[in-house]
Amino acid sequence: MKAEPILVVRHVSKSFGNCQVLDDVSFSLSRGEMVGLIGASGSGKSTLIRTIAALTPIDREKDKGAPCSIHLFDQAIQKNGCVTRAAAGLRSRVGVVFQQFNLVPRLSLLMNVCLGLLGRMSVIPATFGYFTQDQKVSAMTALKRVGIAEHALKRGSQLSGGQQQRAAIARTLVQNAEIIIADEPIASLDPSSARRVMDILADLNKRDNITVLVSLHQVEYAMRYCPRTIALKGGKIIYDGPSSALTPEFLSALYGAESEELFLPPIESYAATIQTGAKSMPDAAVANGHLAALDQQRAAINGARHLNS
Ligand SMILES: Nc1ncnc2c1ncn2[C@@H]1O[C@H](COP(=O)(O)OP(=O)(O)OP(=O)(O)O)[C@@H](O)[C@H]1O
Repeated sequence: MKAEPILVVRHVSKSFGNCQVLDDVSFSLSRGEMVGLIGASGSGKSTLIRTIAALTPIDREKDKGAPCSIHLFDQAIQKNGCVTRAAAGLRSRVGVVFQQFNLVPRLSLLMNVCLGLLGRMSVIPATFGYFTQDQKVSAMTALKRVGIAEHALKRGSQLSGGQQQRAAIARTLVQNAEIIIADEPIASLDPSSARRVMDILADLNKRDNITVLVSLHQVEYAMRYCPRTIALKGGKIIYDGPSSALTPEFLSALYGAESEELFLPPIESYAATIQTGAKSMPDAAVANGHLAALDQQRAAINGARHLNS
């Protein structure tokens, strides 16, 4: 039996002025899939995610006969250049996690997670942020699920980047989101926090059957966590299939020189950077990952020396 499509994107294009950012993008996701969205910087990943959440309107159709729309749960959220009336209701079933700015800095973590309930609350309690005991309990349960319940009373501004991302995921849990769309949720995290966030998304996908679409800068994460990957280049889908096919050779054939951006750089380049004292660490998160790998190598060498002595 074919799984139910939960998201259907048809012939979606998006231009900002003369700059076409998405070009006739079509794909669908079935309930329970975990799909990576990859592409070099500027390929249109964030724009695509924003159009799915109806935060950015899509372009009107150019050719008659190729209707452009985005459907969630069998209802249009965008159609032919317009966000539909159903959008507000549909958005409450979609959890969106951004790369940054996920939390209100002055509110406690608990309150930040409770905000996920706003879309399902009546106007007065929602306006004044009155949450019931049951709602706070459900927020605490979500915080436990993502492993940060002990920080519930800290302000959003006091949390680390990884904790903030986990809080954003907890918010999608209290929201009862059926699909999570995450826009580079690990881009500014160190490798262990990045893995933690990806582990949580994978766990929600497997155990709760929540559909996940996650945009990622590094293909390694897509290969490790997402059975299927959609690859964008210049606003077009250039690959949609099993992540296991995304070998360096295949990506190089798809992207040419741009493919280098999608892989973690070799460890040696960081070793050289450290030895020469060069100041340009291209990406702290990536560099930290390689430093951790170097530390592991050193520990292994020291361990071997110890055994041999
Ligand atoms: N509101 C906007 N107005 C004008 N141009 C925009 C706007 N939003 C995005 N763009 C342009 O659209 C292109 C795609 O941007 P987008 O953020 O979708 O790419 P991306 O693949 O997510 O990149 P990155 O990995 O660097 O975040 C870029 O050239 C960007 O400058």
